[in-house]
Amino acid sequence: MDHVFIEGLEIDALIGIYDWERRVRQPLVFDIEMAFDNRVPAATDDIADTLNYKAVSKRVIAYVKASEFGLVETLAERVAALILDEFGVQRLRLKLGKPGAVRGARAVGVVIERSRGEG
Ligand SMILES: Nc1nc2c(c(=O)[nH]1)N=C([C@H](O)[C@@H](O)CO)CN2
Repeated sequence: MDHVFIEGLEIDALIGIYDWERRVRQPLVFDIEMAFDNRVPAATDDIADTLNYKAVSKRVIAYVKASEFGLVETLAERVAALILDEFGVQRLRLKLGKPGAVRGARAVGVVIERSRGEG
């Protein structure tokens, strides 16, 4: 299956379970792979036939900037649902990294895979 991807999308967000984390914004990094048949836009060479990665990125940035969740799990789930619902994506893999959250680790976070119509 083909994919459209967004890699290393960095967005500052209010996220975390500790008191200090409710007062500052922290960088999050998203890697998103979205299943999409590349042959359709390749046949027409028309942006209207693509899954437009710029449009998806702009929507994710706006959502994450306005969010205030405690856990990265919650945010990852909501962003995945948003992409599946609003962009008609059938399946995706989303990695949400929180760099600097754990001393000694480059990043910590979650990786989820979700499909449209799944529980
Ligand atoms: N599985 C998770 N573990 C932790 C989370 C989280 O969102 N999911 N969050 C924290 C703190 O907010 C941490 O990032 C602060 O450094 C701890 N563990």
